[in-house]
Amino acid sequence: MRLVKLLLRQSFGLVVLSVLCGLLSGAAFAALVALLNEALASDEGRLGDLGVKFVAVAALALVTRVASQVLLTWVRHRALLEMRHHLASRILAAPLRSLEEQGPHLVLGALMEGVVTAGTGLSILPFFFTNVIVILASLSYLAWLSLGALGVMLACIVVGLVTYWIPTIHAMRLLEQGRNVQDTVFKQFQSLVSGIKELKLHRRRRGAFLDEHLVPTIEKMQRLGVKSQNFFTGSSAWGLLFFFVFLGVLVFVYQRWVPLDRATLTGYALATLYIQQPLGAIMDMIPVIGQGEVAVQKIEKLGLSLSTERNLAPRAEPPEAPRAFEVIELSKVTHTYHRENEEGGFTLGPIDLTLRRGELVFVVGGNGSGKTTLAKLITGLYTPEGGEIQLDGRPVSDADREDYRELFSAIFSDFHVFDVLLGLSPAQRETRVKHYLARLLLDKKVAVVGGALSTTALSQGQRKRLALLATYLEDRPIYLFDEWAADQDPQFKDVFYRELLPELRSQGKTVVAITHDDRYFDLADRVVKLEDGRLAADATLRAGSTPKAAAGAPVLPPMDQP
Ligand SMILES: Nc1ncnc2c1ncn2[C@@H]1O[C@H](COP(=O)(O)OP(=O)(O)OP(=O)(O)O)[C@@H](O)[C@H]1O
Repeated sequence: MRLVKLLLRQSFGLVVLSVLCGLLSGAAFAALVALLNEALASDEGRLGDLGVKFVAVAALALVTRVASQVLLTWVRHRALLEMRHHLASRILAAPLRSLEEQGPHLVLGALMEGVVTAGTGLSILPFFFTNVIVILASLSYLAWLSLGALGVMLACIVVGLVTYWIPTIHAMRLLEQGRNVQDTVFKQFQSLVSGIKELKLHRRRRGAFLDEHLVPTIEKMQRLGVKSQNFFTGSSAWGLLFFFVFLGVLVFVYQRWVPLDRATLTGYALATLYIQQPLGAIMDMIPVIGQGEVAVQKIEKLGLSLSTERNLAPRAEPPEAPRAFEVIELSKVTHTYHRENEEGGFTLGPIDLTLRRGELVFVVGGNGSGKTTLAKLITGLYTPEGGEIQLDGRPVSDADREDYRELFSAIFSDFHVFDVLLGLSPAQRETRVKHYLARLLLDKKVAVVGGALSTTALSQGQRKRLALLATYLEDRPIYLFDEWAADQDPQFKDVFYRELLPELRSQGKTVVAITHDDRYFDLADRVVKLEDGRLAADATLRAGSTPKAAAGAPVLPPMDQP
């Protein structure tokens, strides 16, 4: 069981301690039953003695039960904290492509709902074991009272367990189906939030979204939830009833052949009824543990283990200054988006491309020609499926891909602006931020207070300028912009192409800009053109830049031609 392994790996010491406390508490409660039974059968002279013992054992039962519960609460909260931390680390360490394939709804679902469900299942596991031990202790007491009667009880338990497990297994399957439907619900909630404008503007679309998509899925999830819970409830009631069946068999049938004395019978009745409480708890816990198990399985299916190895912590001392470089060479690099329907797939490459220090390279091409995919390969966000990337003559391996990515500052079209300037020293922030805010015409809109941006609630074009500010502060050797100027007004577009990009180049930076703005193409050192995932042209436009022409690729047409 994955949940048990996870629990033992995560908080072994605490679990052992809480099981011990639970065990002591269970033994103390069982001893209370035995003491009561003894008191009922003994004469008045022993009652005082037994009373003192009763109070002492009751105090022990109370203290150990509270201790076990407190430890369980601690285990639960620690489990949640560690799982969230490690899952976030795993997400950061997972290949971008595999996260894209899963979709954000599954990743978010795992972080929010999955972790809570797994954590709840995890935290009650020690309690589950404690109750199992209490039941075993009670059974030992019953064995001491009468072995023959215990044999009858065990036979009843075997029948009870078999008849209990058949519906329980079915209920677990329903739970799993319910979790799968829940993923679809998450996806639809995501569409609800991201598509709120489109839904608000169109009554029929809104109605269809709600009535034909969201509500049927929620109803399906609800049906599966109710059905599985009903199976659990039914099998749990059956499991509990079985102890009465046993008592009935003992009193009305077994006794006829093997007569038992009154003390043994009372002991059996008391202990059997006492067992109902831990047994009831176990029955209630099984669905919760089942849900936890399903959640862990789902998270692991995402390729994101919940195990809490500590090897994912970020390096304590990341290199302060990014490395310099002279040349990056892509040779025969390919990437394919695999689809279930193979005909719909897309392959970029094989691409041969060289980027040198201090070059301003424009990447152009029609929609869907593969520019963004190429950018993700160049920056190391995607690992090439075929071919290799060389940095200053050395192939970039999996081991140094992380360091390789540190060479780049990039703004993709689905960029994100963090409201805190992360990963920059106060000196880097304070001395340069004001300058760049003014340069990007944002100083009247945004200020930096204690390392945080005063606002990110800006227009799309302004938010892109903020993203540019962050890349300036990073001061990396290579800048990659994916249609950065698309949302800028004509004046600032001009500033971007005619001032900012040449300035970066004059500082020795390499700039790769994906663009459709053909009026500025002549400003680039080189223009690289993609068509259907292939390099169609790699043209040098300015002296001093010496790229290799792509094998067999035609030179770009003059810039005034479409
Ligand atoms: N996450 C993805 N999963 C599957 N296929 C994808 C994915 N991203 C892109 N594609 C496919 O890869 C092809 C190239 O996409 P890419 O985004 O690289 O093109 P692009 O040249 O940047 O386009 P645009 O100019 O529209 O931004 C597209 O035809 C698209 O169908």
